[in-house]
Formats: sequence, C-alpha cells, structure tokens
Amino acid sequence: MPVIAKAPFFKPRMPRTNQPWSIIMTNAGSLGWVSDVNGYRYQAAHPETGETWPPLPNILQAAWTDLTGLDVPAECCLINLYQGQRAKMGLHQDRDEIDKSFPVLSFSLGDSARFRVGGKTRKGPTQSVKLNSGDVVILQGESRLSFHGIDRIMPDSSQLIGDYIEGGGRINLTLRRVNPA
Ligand SMILES: O=C(O)CCC(=O)C(=O)O
Ligand SMILES: [Fe+2]
Repeated sequence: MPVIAKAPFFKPRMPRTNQPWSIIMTNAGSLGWVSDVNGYRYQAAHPETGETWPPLPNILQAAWTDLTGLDVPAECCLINLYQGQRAKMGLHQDRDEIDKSFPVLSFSLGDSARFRVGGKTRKGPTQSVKLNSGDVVILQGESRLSFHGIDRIMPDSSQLIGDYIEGGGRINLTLRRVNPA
C-alpha cells in the first residue's frame, strides 16, 4: 500500500479511440506499463504525477526469483484494480516487452475472477478458469504468448481489498521483465 500512496491509480485509455478502460492501474519498479491514446508502452514515470514509480517491493522480487527460478530481476509490477460488475480485461497477449523470453508472473488478491486463456491466436479455443485470492498464474514457455483476459470479477467474494481500498474489489499484480538480461 505504500506503493499506492506514492503512485496513485490512474485510468488507462485505449490506443486510438481514447476510450477509458473499466479498470484502474498503477505500477512499481524501474518501468511501468501504461496505455493511452498513443498506444501501450513501458515508461519510467507515472503518466499523471511525472514521478518515477516506487521500487518493486522486496517480497515480490523474492517471489519472482522463487517462482521463476531466474537470477535476473523483474523490472515491472503492474497493479490492476478491478471494481464492480463491469470491470474486465479483454483478450490480449502480453507482448510489449522487448525480450519476450521471460515469464509473466501474476498474483490474484481479493475478489475472485473468471480468467480466460487460449492459444497463440486470437481466434482459437479458450478455457475459463476461476482465479481466487492467492492464486498465481505464470505464462512461460509454450504459454508465454497465449491470449488471456478477465471476463469479470465476482464482486464481494472477498473482503481483503476493502480493508485497504474504498470499494474493495480485485487486485492483480503482474511481474514482468522488459529488457534483455
Ligand atoms: O488481471 C489479471 O489476472 C490479468 C491481467 C493481465 O493480463 C495484464 O495486466 O496483462
Ligand atoms: Fe495480460
């Protein structure tokens, strides 16, 4: 939560259309992922405050090391906040990283969510998996470029986030390495 105090949530907007997303986000680490009318990208500064992102918490860096087995650190922790019946994330690939060989590691906290995951093409079959608080998803190897998204969350299925953030909801933490080692 010190991260949120230093880097407030911002409302991302869709490239080209400038439509607001249904979720809000922020980042920790040397790079943060942002989306606005000009596109998706990683940048060192918060789009609204202009400040660098707060450091990636040690406990998350340790989890990255343990769960990936890599000795190169993650550079970005994207923090997505989903609140309410309409919060979702459309099917997409994580492919804004310069080096796409590193895993993508994500943690679900708070309300449960319906996660959708398919293959490397947008049109292929997908499966849906319920993600509960504490669940970990890792996209690596064959699945690194799998299409995935969040269909919806189940509001009020957990009280965890409500203790810290008004309105509660679901937090997803996604750790990524952007640059080659
Ligand atoms: O919220 C999730 O579980 C997925 C988030 C995601 O895919 C992303 O931020 O790229
Ligand atoms: Fe993603």
